[in-house]
Amino acid sequence: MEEKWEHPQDTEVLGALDLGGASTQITFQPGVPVEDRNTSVFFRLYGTNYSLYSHSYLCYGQSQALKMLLAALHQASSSAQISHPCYPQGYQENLTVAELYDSPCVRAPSSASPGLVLRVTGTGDPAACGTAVQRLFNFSCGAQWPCGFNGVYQPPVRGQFLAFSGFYHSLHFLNLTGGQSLSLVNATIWQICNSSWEQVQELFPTASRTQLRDACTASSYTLTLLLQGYKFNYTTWPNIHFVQQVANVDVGWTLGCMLNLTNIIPSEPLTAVTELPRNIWIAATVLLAIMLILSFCLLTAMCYQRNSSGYEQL
Ligand SMILES: O=c1ccn([C@@H]2O[C@H](COP(=O)(O)OP(=O)(O)O)[C@@H](O)[C@H]2O)c(=O)[nH]1
Repeated sequence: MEEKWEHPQDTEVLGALDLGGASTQITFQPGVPVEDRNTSVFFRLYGTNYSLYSHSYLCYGQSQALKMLLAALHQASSSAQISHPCYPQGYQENLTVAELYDSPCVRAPSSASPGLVLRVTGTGDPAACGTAVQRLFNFSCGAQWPCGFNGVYQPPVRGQFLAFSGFYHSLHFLNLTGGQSLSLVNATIWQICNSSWEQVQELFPTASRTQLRDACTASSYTLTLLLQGYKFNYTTWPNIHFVQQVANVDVGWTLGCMLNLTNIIPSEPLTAVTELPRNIWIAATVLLAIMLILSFCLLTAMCYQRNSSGYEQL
């Protein structure tokens, strides 16, 4: 791809895992025909046809998922005090009902008054955090087997994947984007989720308050989404490559959109539009100028002749 805009023969097609703020996307070349037309994508890119599986889950982006989690905890608490098992123990913050229910991904209970101030307290409980995160998903497939989650058809993941955006940021913060084993990733997330507010501040002295607050929630959510949502396991985990950039270019949906758009520009230069050699161009310009001067002289002479013959008649 770096020099020639074409797909080299016999090269593997990489899958893409994108975790945005509002939605998450999975795209890969499955080993079986895609059974559900809503999730199959056919397209032609630089002379090669691709048949892919792709699905986007709205509201399952990192920011919205964290908001859904907080809303679920609020609704379970039935008071203005919310215990958050994924926030570090001892962390506290206040937010209003209006701030919590400010997006279509979270529906406010009819009884909630927008101005009510909610007090959120972290309890730093990894097991309870894992359970609360899993409750955001419906893992039963129903008729759509095999599935990802929420009953959406998904063939088993296949091949190598690039995981970027929120997937990268949430694990990079914990230094887990360098090909670490799944057991180490699990253990590190458990450790951060078990930490107190003072401990996380000491561990990451330069991190922002929001980064420290969300480190456990974001990484737990990432892991649950990859393992139970997209159905990666101990065998396929090493196939996920967490990246921010490829060849010094940020990877994300904007790059994909740009590649798809440049796809409509022909890769070969048009043969009909050819450049004139410099000397021919100069000769043609001089010839044109001479012809213009001659035409001007001829027209002037004709006008002069017509005027003088008119005077003679008079
Ligand atoms: O330096 C960054 C950039 C993004 N994110 C998080 O990664 C997720 C996806 O961010 P992005 O800007 O890619 O979202 P999109 O524009 O795709 O919705 C969001 O929840 C961000 O909070 C982050 O933690 N660090």
